[in-house]
Amino acid sequence: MASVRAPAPTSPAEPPGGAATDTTDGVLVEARGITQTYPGVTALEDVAISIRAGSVHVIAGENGAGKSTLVKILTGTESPTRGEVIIGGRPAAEDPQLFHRIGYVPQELSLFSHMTVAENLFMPFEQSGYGGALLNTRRMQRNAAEQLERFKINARPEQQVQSLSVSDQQLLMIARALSHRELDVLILDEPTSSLTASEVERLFDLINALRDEGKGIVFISHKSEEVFEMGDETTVLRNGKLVGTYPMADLDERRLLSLMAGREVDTDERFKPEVDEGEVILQVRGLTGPGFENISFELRRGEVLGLAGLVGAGRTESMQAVFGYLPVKSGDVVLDGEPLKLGDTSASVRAGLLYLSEERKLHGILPLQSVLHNIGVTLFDETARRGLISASKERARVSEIVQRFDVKTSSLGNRIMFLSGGNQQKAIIGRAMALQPKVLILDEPTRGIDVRTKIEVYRIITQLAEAGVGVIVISSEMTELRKCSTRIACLYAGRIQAEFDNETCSNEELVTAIFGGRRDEQ
Ligand SMILES: Nc1ncnc2c1ncn2[C@@H]1O[C@H](COP(=O)(O)OP(=O)(O)OP(=O)(O)O)[C@@H](O)[C@H]1O
Repeated sequence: MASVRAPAPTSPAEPPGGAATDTTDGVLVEARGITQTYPGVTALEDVAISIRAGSVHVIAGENGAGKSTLVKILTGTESPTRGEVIIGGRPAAEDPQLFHRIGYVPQELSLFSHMTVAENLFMPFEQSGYGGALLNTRRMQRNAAEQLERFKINARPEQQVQSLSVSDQQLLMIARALSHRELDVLILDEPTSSLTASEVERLFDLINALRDEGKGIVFISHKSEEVFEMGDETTVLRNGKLVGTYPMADLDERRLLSLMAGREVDTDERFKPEVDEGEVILQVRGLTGPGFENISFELRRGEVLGLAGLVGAGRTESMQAVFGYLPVKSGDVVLDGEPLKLGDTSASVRAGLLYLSEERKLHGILPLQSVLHNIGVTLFDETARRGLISASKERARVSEIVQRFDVKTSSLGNRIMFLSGGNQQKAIIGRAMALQPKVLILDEPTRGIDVRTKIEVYRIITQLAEAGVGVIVISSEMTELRKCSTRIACLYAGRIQAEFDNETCSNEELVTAIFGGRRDEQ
């Protein structure tokens, strides 16, 4: 297999003020010898990357490998400790305006939800030319309509952003990045994490069109299928170091994962709790509320119930209602034989029911506080005596959790906001597990988590089930549900459409139910 280093450097010498955005060999942006250190961490060490015109360049690496740090340097958000970024053949350090040619679309939606589509597209107005004494609303709306047409976004210029679907908002963020200025390179960080399969297709059509226009696209994703579908070449990082840059055609999934991990990774493993199902631990009866209707099911100790369905099928809403985060109109929940007080999340936690949201923001993470404090706070009952926390006990327990969940942090005292996204997620899961719940609901538990850690999470889910916990997993990834569930319930339009034994059902049966079909219609 051809293992190539980062593509050859371009000539840095462009005439001053020259508008060349492309160099002879098609390299639009290049980073050379990049080292980035933070207190106690070397996030990148001597890394190089070249982004070419008309190419989708994947940056691959496990959680904490340095992908986001490299992106921050390519976009000029951070200056590297050592090394340089060359844009259009010129050192960007000498002319920071060059960074305007690089657009970045973050993973999380970052639009002004109470403002209109047109306003979101063209803010800040001074920069986009719509500002001045009077806001030129008519002209702005006309141009917004053109952008909406170009990017095939289902929205009107005067519509409030909050009423748009997630995928339309995602495309709007890309349109916004591209409508301000002439971009050479667009960086997309996990752009598909909240999209359904057909929405992903729409996004990929747009990326392909941009590639055909000669843009350079940087694509970050933990989903192998997407990386192989979209990527032309990939730069692999491991522990902040450059492993190499490879044409995608020279790789397969196994090879890419082993380059990322530094060793072979077994992705075929299936997980099944080695335990007989116990008594019923959770009963949900006729639960009806906003976005879901007549949800009824039972969960036994030792069982992993997967919830499949399209975005909007009511999985998250119904489970948040079970947990007490959303209101219900009717129905009841019985936990371990006792009726659960609905609409009261504290009562649920006290009773042993935990829900881990896909939105990290909802987890009550304290970003400015240390990893020690963020995890330690939930261990109070274990580590305190007569209201006083034993610092050594707390530290020992937290460090055990950090090790077990492979949370990469320079120290326990490190602020949790400085951890990579995936490592924050692992810390959150570890913290929840430490509470020893009776029933644990995990909503998209491996979003943003690398493949090797995903396997670790499945193993932990299995161990929890074996220890007698009832586990519910909501996931948009069918392979994930098939890997770790004992039973799968498919929701469609707010109702449970069908339930299957994971051992005996087929993918076709599951997909039919997810799309609202019935078994006898197949
Ligand atoms: N501002 C910072 N201060 C301290 N450490 C940091 C800071 N930013 C990043 N790091 C550390 O640098 C390393 C690389 O993090 P980075 O976010 O680039 O990883 P990543 O590959 O994007 O991971 P993920 O897939 O989890 O998003 C991690 O160990 C992280 O904790």
